[in-house]
Amino acid sequence: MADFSNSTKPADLLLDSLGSLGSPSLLLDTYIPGYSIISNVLVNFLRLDVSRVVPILGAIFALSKTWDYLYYQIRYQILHYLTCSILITSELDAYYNISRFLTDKKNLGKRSSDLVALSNRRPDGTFIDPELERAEREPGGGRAKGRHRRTQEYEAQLESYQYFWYNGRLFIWFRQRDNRSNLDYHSSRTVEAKLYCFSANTTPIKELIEDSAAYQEARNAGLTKIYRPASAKQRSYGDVHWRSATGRPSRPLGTVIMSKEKKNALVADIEQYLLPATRKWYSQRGIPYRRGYLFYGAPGTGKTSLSFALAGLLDLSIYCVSLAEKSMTEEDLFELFSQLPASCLVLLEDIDIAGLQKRDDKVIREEASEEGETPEHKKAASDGDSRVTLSGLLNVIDGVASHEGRVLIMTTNDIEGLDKALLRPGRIDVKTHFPKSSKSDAHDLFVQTFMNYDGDSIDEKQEIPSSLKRLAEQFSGRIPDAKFTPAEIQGFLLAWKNSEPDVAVAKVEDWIEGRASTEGTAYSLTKEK
Ligand SMILES: Nc1ncnc2c1ncn2[C@@H]1O[C@H](COP(=O)(O)OP(=O)(O)OP(=O)(O)O)[C@@H](O)[C@H]1O
Repeated sequence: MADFSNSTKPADLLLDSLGSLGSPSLLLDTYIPGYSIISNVLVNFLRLDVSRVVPILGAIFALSKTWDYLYYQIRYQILHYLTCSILITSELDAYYNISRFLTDKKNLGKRSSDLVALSNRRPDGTFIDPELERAEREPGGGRAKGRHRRTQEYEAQLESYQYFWYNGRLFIWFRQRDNRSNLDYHSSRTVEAKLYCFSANTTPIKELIEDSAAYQEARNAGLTKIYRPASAKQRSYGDVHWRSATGRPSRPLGTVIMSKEKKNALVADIEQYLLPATRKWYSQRGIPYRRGYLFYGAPGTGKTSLSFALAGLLDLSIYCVSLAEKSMTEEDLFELFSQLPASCLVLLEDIDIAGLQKRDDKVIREEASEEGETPEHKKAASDGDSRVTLSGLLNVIDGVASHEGRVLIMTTNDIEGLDKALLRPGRIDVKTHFPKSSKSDAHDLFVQTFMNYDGDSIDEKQEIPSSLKRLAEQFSGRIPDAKFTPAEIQGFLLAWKNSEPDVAVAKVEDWIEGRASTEGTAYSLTKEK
């Protein structure tokens, strides 16, 4: 029988060879003060010879480093020589299209073992609710009553390689922090992604990009895509761009209550302007191809609502920017306008707040000349609301940054305060007044609130039951003409939307009385003492 008791084990051999290089404990004592004392204590009390363990740990460490290096090198060489790639930064729609496509079609967000929970807030602060969005998309979609839990969405963490097959080819999706940007690590705008494909050219990647765009387009059917400027913080870092929020269900034009002639004339004018023949007509005559609309009226009369409805009707994305936002500078505005796509609807809100009101012009001019400033800068500063001057805004509207082919809608609550330079044709071609509600508007708002429409959206052709018609007449008969805005009347009606319509009719007089004492406040369900 063979005796193995004296045979040399591989570990002993390794230790012997390492030992021959010099005493490990002497060496380690240099780097770890007190090493020999600890080692002696462990040997005496636990019978554990540290000098044998340390070299093994060292060898494991060296092996893992070598493996890491080889793995990195092999991956680099494979990616370099066997794949083609396209770099896509998160400022581009393509980035969102692909992310969505891969999450939905390839389940990438679920497959990875290192996930990050996605924020369910849109850039505009509203919540993304995938379940609600799905319900809104499905005909007759709705959800069960009661408390509803939002579905949490996930995606793979940055700097992980995600592999998937598409059209018979192997692809890799890799995202990392965009090193050009100084923004927060988790900011969704700081990412650059690389899409690799094992192929001889980039055609399969371009096909995937196009397929994901088509997929997104189909998902967005019936939705209006809304863009808003990047946050003040991002802009202060020089990262000035439009942020896209997920599309919102397009607002049917019929839901905006206003004079039908006015609404139809506006729609016809914009549709005419967007015709290819009109573009040609402008270009033949050397006239800049653009058209500006001014919506003016009290707050809550439907200026923003109509702009969104028009964007939905004309299938245009809407780019919203408000001059009331104090951090918005002229440079930001100029940069944002220069990034507008060829065809879109731009909603420039609250232009009266932009330091453009002429009411104190004389005083401002005098003060400015005393202090050696330009009147416009002095004026913007004096209003304390905006850093955009009149000349800055005019430059944006018709200067280098103006984009031909877009529909520009400006809104204001104070047309009297606007400078004539801004109101001239070429800058503002069509002015539309949004008055407070007439009796007829109040009637329509009442019907809209209490009518049970068949299908998903309001159908103006649907017959109104005679009982509802009668109640709407009683209601509108009690509403004084041009006293309340549609938003105010809607606010009152919403409080009673789950009751019978006659309750709203019964309560309206109290409400009107109450309005006299609580001007400008929200409607209260209970009588305030
Ligand atoms: N003409 C209208 N028809 C239907 N709803 C309206 C109308 N006007 C206002 N509303 C309702 O009132 C709310 C506020 O409307 P909206 O934001 O369009 O007003 P606005 O004129 O743009 O106000 P602001 O000047 O403050 O921006 C919305 O919920 C909208 O549905």
